[in-house]
Amino acid sequence: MELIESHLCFGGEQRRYKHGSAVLGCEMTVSVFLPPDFGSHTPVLYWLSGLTCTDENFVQKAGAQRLAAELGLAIVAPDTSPRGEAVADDEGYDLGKGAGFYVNATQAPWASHYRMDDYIVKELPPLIEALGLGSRRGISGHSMGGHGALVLALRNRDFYGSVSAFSPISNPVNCPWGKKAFGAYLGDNPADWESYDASLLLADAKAPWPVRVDVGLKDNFLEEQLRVEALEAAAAQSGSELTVHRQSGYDHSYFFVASFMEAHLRFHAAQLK
Ligand SMILES: N[C@@H](CCC(=O)N[C@@H](CS)C(=O)NCC(=O)O)C(=O)O
Repeated sequence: MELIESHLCFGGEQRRYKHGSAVLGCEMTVSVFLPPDFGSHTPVLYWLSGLTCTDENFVQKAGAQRLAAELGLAIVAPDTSPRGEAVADDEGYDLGKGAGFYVNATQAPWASHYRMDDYIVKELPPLIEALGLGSRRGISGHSMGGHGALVLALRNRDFYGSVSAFSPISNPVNCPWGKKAFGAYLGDNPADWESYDASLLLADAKAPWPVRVDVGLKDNFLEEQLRVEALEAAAAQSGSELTVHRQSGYDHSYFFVASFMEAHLRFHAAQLK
């Protein structure tokens, strides 16, 4: 990985790297916050952003660095899709570049580059841990990235030691964003979408860790797109420990994310100790 930016921040370092991704077949950028005195004892929280984001939205808007420095937590914020001239795109903001949905696409024209599942779970962690960090990993994210965090953790239960989500798309097989993206990336048969649906995965087997979710009650996407009640029903079915915090008056923005970042960082730090 080639270091392209580094800024001292609360005694830690906010870095940005670029690297060639064999999995995605393009060059990627990734932002990494390193706490002071990081080393093999330092756990790593992966943060997955939502629709229209790059690796920089979280870094600039979530306000996570002060507490991450204090807690000794590294935070990795990847980009949300493959990038570059050769990568397929769509006019809509909810498909293509900036909207990779953290799945491995099987359908043309997406399948050749859109392998965000393998990128986040297989390709990125060894590159990150080679910076001198530990292999205790948590995962969190917002909206499409909240969905990504839940799904990737539920599909890789031993790989992640903690999971949380802000405003997650909780039941994509039953919402417009999910149907559009899964139809494009995974094909027309909804049966092929099920292994990437957080609610179906959570209903199927008890989660090995407690799951924390926060949603804003003034989130415009809450009812039609997020469907957190499906996640709660799924947790009840499998006996999983899920806490959904419904935050009165908050919307879908990073102002909401920033407001509850402290609770999520403390939640992850406690479990990754
Ligand atoms: N149509 C809206 C929807 C996209 C949206 O709300 N994106 C969220 C994630 S789903 C976000 O984090 N936007 C970037 C930001 O607020 O920095 C837009 O283009 O802003």
